[in-house]
Amino acid sequence: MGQPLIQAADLSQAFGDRTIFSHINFTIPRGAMVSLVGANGSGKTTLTRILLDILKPTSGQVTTAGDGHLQVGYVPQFRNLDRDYPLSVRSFVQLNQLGRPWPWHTAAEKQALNHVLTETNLLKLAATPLGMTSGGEKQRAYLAQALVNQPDLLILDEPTASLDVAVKHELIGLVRQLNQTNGLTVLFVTHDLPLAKEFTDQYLLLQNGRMSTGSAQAITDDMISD
Ligand SMILES: Nc1ncnc2c1ncn2[C@@H]1O[C@H](COP(=O)(O)OP(=O)(O)OP(=O)(O)O)[C@@H](O)[C@H]1O
Repeated sequence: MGQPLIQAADLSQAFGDRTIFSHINFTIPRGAMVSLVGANGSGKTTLTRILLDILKPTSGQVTTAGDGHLQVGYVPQFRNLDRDYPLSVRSFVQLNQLGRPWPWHTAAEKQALNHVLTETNLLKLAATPLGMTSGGEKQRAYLAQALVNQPDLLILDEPTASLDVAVKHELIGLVRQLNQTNGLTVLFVTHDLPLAKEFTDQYLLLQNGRMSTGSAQAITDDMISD
């Protein structure tokens, strides 16, 4: 595993007089696949918002490698789309790439788009309206959209909630494969401990306002029970 991609030092977050977490420290190494776990309300989304630079922490610092401008990809929780959602899978993925519509893109952009569609097994579905695809295919399209800008960090925000077991495995297995072959750094926010144990290297556990960390295999159910 590589040098730290992200280092959080002495991070605290409060809303009014309510402390969510205080003085937490953690590192996300470059090339690691890390799961962020914790009970409902423990602060996982709050911490994710800080890492996405949407929320300024009450105190403490997040330091990122390089020039500090981290490119982050984000895959949200699965929500179904209407069957008449009009964009094709290709156009949906492209939304995050260009800010201008097909076909006015360069050869390099087209190649990057095709590459990401291939990596996520979506090439055959590229012209299919996204609304007509299955739940697992929709999540792969969100994954492809997050990857098309070649992020330094991919955040998966409970992306498997409400997907069946086989589809969960397929999605996170695919992310794990990209992590191992391309060195993609991943933060997987989840309640699904069996999945986290199977597919990640280490965990970050938020509990009672504190953070602990260890190997993914060492997480136990009672560590995150409410
Ligand atoms: N902007 C805000 N103002 C006030 N309270 C907030 C705000 N954002 C989050 N909270 C509170 O902070 C606590 C942590 O919320 P957060 O959504 O980060 O938890 P979580 O671990 O992601 O929960 P879940 O697993 O249920 O998604 C909750 O009690 C929530 O109500």
